[in-house]
Amino acid sequence: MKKVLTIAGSDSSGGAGIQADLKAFSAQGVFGMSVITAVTAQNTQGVLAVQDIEPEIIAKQIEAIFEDIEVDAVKIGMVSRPVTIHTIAAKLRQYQAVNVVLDPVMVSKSGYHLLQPEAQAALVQELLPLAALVTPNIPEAEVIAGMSIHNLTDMEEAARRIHRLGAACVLVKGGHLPDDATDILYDGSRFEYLAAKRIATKNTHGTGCTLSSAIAANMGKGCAVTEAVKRAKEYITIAIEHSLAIGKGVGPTHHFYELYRKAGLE
Ligand SMILES: Nc1ncnc2c1ncn2[C@@H]1O[C@H](COP(=O)(O)OP(=O)(O)OP(=O)(O)O)[C@@H](O)[C@H]1O
Ligand SMILES: Cc1ncc(CO)c(N)n1
Repeated sequence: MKKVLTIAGSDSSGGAGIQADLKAFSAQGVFGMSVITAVTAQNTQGVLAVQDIEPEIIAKQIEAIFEDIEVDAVKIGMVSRPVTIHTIAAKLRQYQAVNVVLDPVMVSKSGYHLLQPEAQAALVQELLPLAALVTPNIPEAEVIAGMSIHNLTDMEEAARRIHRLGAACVLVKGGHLPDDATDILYDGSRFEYLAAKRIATKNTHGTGCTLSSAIAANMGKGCAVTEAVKRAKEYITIAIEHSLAIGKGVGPTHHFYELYRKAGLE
């Protein structure tokens, strides 16, 4: 069985972060492992509080895994602050981690800063160059590329700029635009459009976490980036179609192995 690691924050409500990542890994049939960077007190309505984990413990979690187990892919999510980023980057370089998928989580759907604004530069300088793929949503792509994005042409330009900053491949996600949910993948030479009809639901908590984890799982299973992204896009679309009206706010996506199997994506 392939072994895939998530380095991310805990979401107490189970819809995003580490919890979503591990559920997506299981649905993809890979063995999930986790390094927790921060504990959030969070539900479908918002983030109440965050406790960052000390860098020594983050480093030890990474060491514990890599000294013992072969890691087939790594997904990085919430990284909170500069010291967390330095620690993760140093350890991933030390262990020469492969198939690194970076979800540059910045602000939660409810508006909470999961990445301190002063950590944006460190994320770009230290984590982007380690990434086989980076998966910004529109607001994240705007920050990293330093431009505003209103349409698909802007998304392509942002992807070009983010590639120039050091990420091998870039997936700019269109979930935040009003039209169809079209994501654009750029590998430094060509663009691939991944289109899906927009599903009319408010329950999209953790969509970005789920997508990046599904991509990492498929890369861990040996898929090239384009194939991994295509499979993960089908998975997230099914997971949103079957999303759950749990809680009073933005409910989570549904990770159900049966759905995945029925769709022939096993
Ligand atoms: N209503 C929707 N219908 C279909 N697909 C959607 C919808 N909303 C988002 N998506 C898709 O879900 C994936 C995640 O995109 P999105 O832009 O929502 O990520 P995100 O903002 O990083 O998510 P989050 O911060 O909640 O984890 C993308 O493939 C996007 O196209
Ligand atoms: C812990 C955590 N990571 C990522 C996100 C982004 O969806 C979130 N809401 N919470």
